[in-house]
Amino acid sequence: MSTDVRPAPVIRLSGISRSFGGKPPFTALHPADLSVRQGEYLSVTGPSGSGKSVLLHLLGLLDTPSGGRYELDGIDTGALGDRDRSTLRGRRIGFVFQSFHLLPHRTAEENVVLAQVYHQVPRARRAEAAREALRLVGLTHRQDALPTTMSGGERQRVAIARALVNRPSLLLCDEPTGDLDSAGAGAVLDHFDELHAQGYTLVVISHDPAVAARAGRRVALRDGVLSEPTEAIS
Ligand SMILES: Nc1ncnc2c1ncn2[C@@H]1O[C@H](COP(=O)(O)OP(=O)(O)OP(=O)(O)O)[C@@H](O)[C@H]1O
Repeated sequence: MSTDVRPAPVIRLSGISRSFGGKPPFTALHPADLSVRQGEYLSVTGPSGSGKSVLLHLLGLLDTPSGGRYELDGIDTGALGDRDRSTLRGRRIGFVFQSFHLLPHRTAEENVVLAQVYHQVPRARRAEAAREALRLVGLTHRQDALPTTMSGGERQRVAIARALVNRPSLLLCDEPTGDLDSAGAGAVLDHFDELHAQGYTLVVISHDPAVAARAGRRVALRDGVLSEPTEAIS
């Protein structure tokens, strides 16, 4: 009988790697192992060209590895066809990108409603769920506003609400504060703290050590090699 009572891993990478053909071939990610448990807040940092985007694309099921195994919520993603990978991505992963990718002529609420179209949520429930997600990121008072009238920090919080509304297992964030001033970045990072406190699993990829430092657990990439400090940095 297993005695491990910790939450199950949301992400389990075993020897995952990514190489690109060419002359000569190039290994952008050397075989890496990583487990991220439910409720963890992990940052991945590293300088330009270290492999952050390559890892993000693999974690987000936007790319397939050259070797190794990736289990998401215990599902072996390597065994899935394109369609099942897309379904898994849509159901289990919420993405937050550097540039918010909101529809400019739709209100905040409509942007979040539209994210539910492929999730078989009854129409009547979508607006309610959108408002609840916007409440979670402190934007109830801006739910009828157009993104063009919002600050960068507010727009990113709408994007976070959109990523959350389908209750993903994993929130995958790519340089989420890269386009924000320090106040906007601070507000977004405060919301990540809150989501973490509520039990969400967050992976934040950033070249900015100050952003990475907010996470409870940090791993680093350098020249395609993933490593984790053995002692927590205080
Ligand atoms: N499709 C590709 N073909 C060949 N090489 C690639 C490909 N995609 C990425 N690379 C290489 O892999 C390495 C890692 O790239 P990656 O985009 O992951 O870096 P990064 O850490 O995200 O950098 P930045 O912070 O500048 O965005 C780089 O040397 C890049 O040139």
